[in-house]
Amino acid sequence: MELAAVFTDPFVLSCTILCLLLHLALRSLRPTSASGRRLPPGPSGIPLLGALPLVGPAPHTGLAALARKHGPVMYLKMGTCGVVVASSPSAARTFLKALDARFANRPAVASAADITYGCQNMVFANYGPKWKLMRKLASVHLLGARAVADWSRVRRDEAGRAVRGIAEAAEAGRSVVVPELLVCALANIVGQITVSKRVFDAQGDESNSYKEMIVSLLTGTGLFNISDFVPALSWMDLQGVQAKLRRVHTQFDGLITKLLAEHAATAEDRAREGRLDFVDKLRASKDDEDGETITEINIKGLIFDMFTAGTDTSSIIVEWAMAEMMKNPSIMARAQEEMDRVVGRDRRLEESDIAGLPYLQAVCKEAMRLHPSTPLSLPHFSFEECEVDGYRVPASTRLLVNIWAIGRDPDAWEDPLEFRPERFLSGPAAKVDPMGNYFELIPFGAGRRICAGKLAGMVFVQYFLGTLVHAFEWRLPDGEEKVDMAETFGLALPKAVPLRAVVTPRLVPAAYA
Ligand code: HEM
Repeated sequence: MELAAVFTDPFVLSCTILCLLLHLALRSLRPTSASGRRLPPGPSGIPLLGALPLVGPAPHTGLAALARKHGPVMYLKMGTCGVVVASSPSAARTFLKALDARFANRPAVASAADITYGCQNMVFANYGPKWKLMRKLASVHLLGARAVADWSRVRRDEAGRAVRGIAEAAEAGRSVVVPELLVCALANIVGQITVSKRVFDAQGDESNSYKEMIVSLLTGTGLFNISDFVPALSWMDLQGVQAKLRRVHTQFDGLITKLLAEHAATAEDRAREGRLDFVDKLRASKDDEDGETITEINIKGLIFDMFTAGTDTSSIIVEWAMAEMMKNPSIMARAQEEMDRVVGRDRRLEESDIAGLPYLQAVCKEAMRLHPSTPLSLPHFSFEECEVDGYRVPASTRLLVNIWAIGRDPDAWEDPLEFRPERFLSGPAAKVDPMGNYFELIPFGAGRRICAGKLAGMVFVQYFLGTLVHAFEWRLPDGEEKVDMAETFGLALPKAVPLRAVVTPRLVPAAYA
């Protein structure tokens, strides 16, 4: 028989498919033991998919339930991939501190590669010289403490525009949709500091469709996509996730390409006026002493990171904090009373006021504890085999840190399900900050892959939440009695129903000018 005929022969084809399925099924069963040490405890799976179906549509809650049964360090076989899940502060400390270097990679995930120019960005880059250079340049020119302080004027300006827009809505008797106005403001900040461009003139259809793009990207990449766990089946794209992500990516790439073309056309003006933005600075310092360099694709990848990782994440936390405060009016009143005392009602809140507002800071921490914007963080991937609590964790294992479960761990938090900012004012939690040093509260992750934008994220959340709560009274629209607190799972964890509210100004009229 000729070779071509062999592959079209129905019998040979059926046998090949059967062998492939059998091979996948065997690989997906939980390996028992090897090299004398056992794998960490975890559920057994079913052939082919392993434990994937046990995780359910909201993996952060599904994995938390499994961890209650199997323990805070749990090993699952999902499809053909080994996954270890850390679900307690001490398990997170083990993986993100003691074993940080070994788990510093990202897994090769088809759905991420599709939208990140083949992982040429910082968020999905493997741990190595290119990632280090991107991270260093982003820190020096955009996200480090000095850089974040340098662009406070941009944040002040966008917060002012947001406040004016809300005041106009109030005057016209219109309600406002909190996440829409926040994402519009944050995207405009990111646009200005990266490519000197406000991306949306005002909140409206254009900014709302941008938000939809980000939501689709975060939802799509966060989904437990069968193709990512059984790569041999990825060509079938069984859930249609990749096709959708590729469509949204084409749209997003169109936006970035347009921004970069406009940016190139105005480069000389910026150089003459000495007002260089992130992309200008990246191009001027793109090579390191070891010969590593940032390409134009990396620049696109970094812009993509800043818009996706930098907008919805912060806005989700502010929205949840507002929702919790509207649900608990005494918390809203206490925050407003603190701001009236420290800031007064004659002007808007400034970033420099935040240091004197401990209750506002506590509200932000409490929102990050109960509603972390990336509940399973981002996946890490191990370089080599290691030992954890006497168990063997093989090389090439994916690590998921269940930040959501850790924030609700009853061994770490008293009354963990209650929204109680006071817990951060006195007692054991008073010293806890969310910047990666206290493993019971790690909304930004921890270790060397900790969120590169944690300082910016913290300022966004505190400043925008403070500004909105100080400048307006917030209530639900007529006819709505309860704040809907349901979540939608993706890579991020937004409210299922966007928070809509009716507002009344509470400062002197000049503060809204
Ligand atoms: C409150 C807001 C934010 C939260 C809760 C948050 C959370 C996170 C988390 C959990 C990670 C993964 C950490 C890990 O892999 O262990 C991450 C990574 C990242 N975040 Fe954020 N983030 C926020 C805001 C921002 C902002 C404002 C930016 C940039 C403008 C940003 C840029 C990034 C980047 C570039 C990474 C990838 C870092 C790397 O892989 O080396 N984030 N973030």
